[in-house]
Amino acid sequence: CSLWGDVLTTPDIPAIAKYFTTKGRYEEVNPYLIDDILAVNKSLVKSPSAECREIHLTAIIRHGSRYPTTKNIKKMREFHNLVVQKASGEESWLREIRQWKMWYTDEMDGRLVQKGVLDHRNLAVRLSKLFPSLISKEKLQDGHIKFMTSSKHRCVNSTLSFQRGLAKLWDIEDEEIDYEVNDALMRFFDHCTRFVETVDKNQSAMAELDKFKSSAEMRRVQEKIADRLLVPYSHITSDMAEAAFHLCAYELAIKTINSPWCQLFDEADALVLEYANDLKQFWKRGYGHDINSKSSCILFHDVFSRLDRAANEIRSGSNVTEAATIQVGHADTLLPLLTLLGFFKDSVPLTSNNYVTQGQRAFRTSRMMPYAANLVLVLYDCSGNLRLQALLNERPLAFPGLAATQGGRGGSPALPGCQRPLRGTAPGLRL
Ligand SMILES: O=P(O)(O)O[C@H]1[C@H](OP(=O)(O)O)[C@@H](OP(=O)(O)O)[C@H](O)[C@@H](O)[C@H]1OP(=O)(O)O
Repeated sequence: CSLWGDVLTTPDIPAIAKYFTTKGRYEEVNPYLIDDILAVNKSLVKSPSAECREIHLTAIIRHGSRYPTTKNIKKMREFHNLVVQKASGEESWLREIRQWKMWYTDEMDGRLVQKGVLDHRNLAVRLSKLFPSLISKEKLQDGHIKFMTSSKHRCVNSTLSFQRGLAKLWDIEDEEIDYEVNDALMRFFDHCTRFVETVDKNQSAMAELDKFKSSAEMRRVQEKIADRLLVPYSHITSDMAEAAFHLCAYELAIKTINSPWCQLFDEADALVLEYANDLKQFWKRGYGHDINSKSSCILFHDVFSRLDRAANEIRSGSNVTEAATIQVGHADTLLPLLTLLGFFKDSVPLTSNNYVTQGQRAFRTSRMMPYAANLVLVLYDCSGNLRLQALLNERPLAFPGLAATQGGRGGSPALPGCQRPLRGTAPGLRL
């Protein structure tokens, strides 16, 4: 059982679950959590050296598991109707699909589900175990842990769940814990005119994804699904193939069910659909267009100015005002920031015609960006020298881009692509 009394069973998980990209569970990225949702691997998260002590932590966290957006619910409903009305065949999984009831409604529209509440409650407990001097009852009650969130329901409720996880862990009852709603930072992509005009609202910016949706690889997936359902090839578009994939992914993420929808895919099909979503994320949130990462400069400056402030407080011999900052956003918040910092960059961009050679790509959202994905930046004071460590989903991450620009020896982070110089970034900060 988890702290909350939920009986955690080891579910029968579809083999293709590791290809669910941004619709994937956190447990698929860290499978040891399936047996113990509160397990942490402290050996992975050790301080740079013995004389170092952690002085500040910023965690930028994607919301927990959620319902499909209305856009996708409509497509899932269309596909379900197609199968019920047109599919023939007597396989047991097909009979189960025919008996399956469409329970998703438009009003769900991406809202947080109960599993998403647990994602954040349990993540809060694990981070407090990993960083007990920063995420502690005293720091929380002294107001030294700050919370910030996107205004979206899934993010506000994830923030409340994270806070509830700490309150329950420390038997803190009936205490309101504050949080700040700040879309300028957590939804910066809505506020960057150049991104909105040149990418978000410009279909040609997604040309590579559109071309892949008409590729031989995608066509083969569509034909195989049609063959399994015994329906005409013309009925299974790339959108319908994606909707089927979503039905399988959401039944696992929300209900921990290996649903009959998953029988429509083999591993080869899942790899193609995974690549299609990675193309979406690469060109809309990643390295595809410079403005994608540059739009996150406002968040980069917010994070590093806080590290700056903590460093100066330590240097002046005073206590650090903010021990920890918990910022809850979207995949669309984290992916541009990870790109800005140079993480998961491949030597060759992802395009519609190099699926075959991108099989070992670094930019793979199934491993980077599940529900509750989290980038944690920890600042250490090592006898007067400052060290910064990064973790993604509770695993260490080496700074590629920034350290490289400092001759690989660390130092104040160069501004990876942001215009406004950072005021005196923590001199001597080693990455
Ligand atoms: O395909 P959907 O509608 O689910 O896309 C969502 C985004 O979900 P994701 O692509 O990341 O799985 C959603 O990101 P999230 O982190 O909030 O889940 C985003 O907020 C929403 O606007 C949709 O993105 P899109 O780019 O507008 O399709």
